Amino acid sequence: MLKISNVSRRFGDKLAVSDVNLEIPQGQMVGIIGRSGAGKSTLLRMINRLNDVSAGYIEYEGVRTSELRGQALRNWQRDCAMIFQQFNLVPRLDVITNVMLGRLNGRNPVLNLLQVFTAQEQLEALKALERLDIAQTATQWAQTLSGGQQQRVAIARALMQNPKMILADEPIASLDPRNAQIVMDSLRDINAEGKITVITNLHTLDTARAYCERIIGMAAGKVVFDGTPDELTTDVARTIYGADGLKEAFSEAMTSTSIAPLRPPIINTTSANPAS
Ligand SMILES: Nc1ncnc2c1ncn2[C@@H]1O[C@H](COP(=O)(O)OP(=O)(O)OP(=O)(O)O)[C@@H](O)[C@H]1O
Repeated sequence: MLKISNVSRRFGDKLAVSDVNLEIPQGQMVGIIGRSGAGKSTLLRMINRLNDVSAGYIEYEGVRTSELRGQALRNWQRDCAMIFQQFNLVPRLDVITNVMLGRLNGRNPVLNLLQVFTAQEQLEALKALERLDIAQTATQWAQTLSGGQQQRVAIARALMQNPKMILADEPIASLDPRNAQIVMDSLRDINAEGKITVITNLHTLDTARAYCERIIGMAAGKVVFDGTPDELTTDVARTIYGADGLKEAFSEAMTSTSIAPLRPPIINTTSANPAS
């Protein structure tokens, strides 16, 4: 269980996250939605400790992660792997080494410096790539891959951390609809197979509805909705996005991320084929 208690984060005068309270049981697939600037990224970054809380605390399995220091903090950051909109791979390293970098924390620093990985680590990295269906790219430089492939490499790297949780900050915002589907399908499968909690920020409501069992809506730093996709009515969406933001939240034309799962099969023939 991840518990977020009265958490706020201030940047100067700006209250980015305001008094948020949430309890997220292990294994949930949660989508956080809201307009740009609503505080979604800051909330995720506080869970992973890329940002510290200004007030309140965050707890995982009874441990106050918002107060961890040193190795305990690094262990926590390994437990909650983060993936980003821009993938954050090392462009001129091959894919398999990028994936193995997920294992750096907790290894001998000298081996890390020399970038020496064991045969076991190489095998695990290959398996992670296979799981994401991109093992064939293992020896290519990361920068030669498409955006969708790079995000799958980033997910494989996250899996190398053996995480208890994956925090995904707008993971599909830079992808075309077909690759967005593949990435969201991968996150959903990882969540279902491994009982790994997935918390993902998403710009559009449709994607959150299609993939997440629980949706949290944020506006101006506050949680203004917390419920199931069915409970997310147009009125609620208006509260989250504001009347003038509704079009952005729903419109497929305005964003490439308004998608549905590849499985069960969808009728639209232009988006039914998996990406290569
Ligand atoms: N490091 C920072 N320094 C100053 N202000 C910040 C910082 N990080 C975030 N903010 C501000 O906090 C508010 C919330 O930002 P945040 O990135 O969490 O929102 P978001 O909902 O994730 O938006 P987006 O979808 O655009 O990423 C914004 O007003 C932003 O400008």
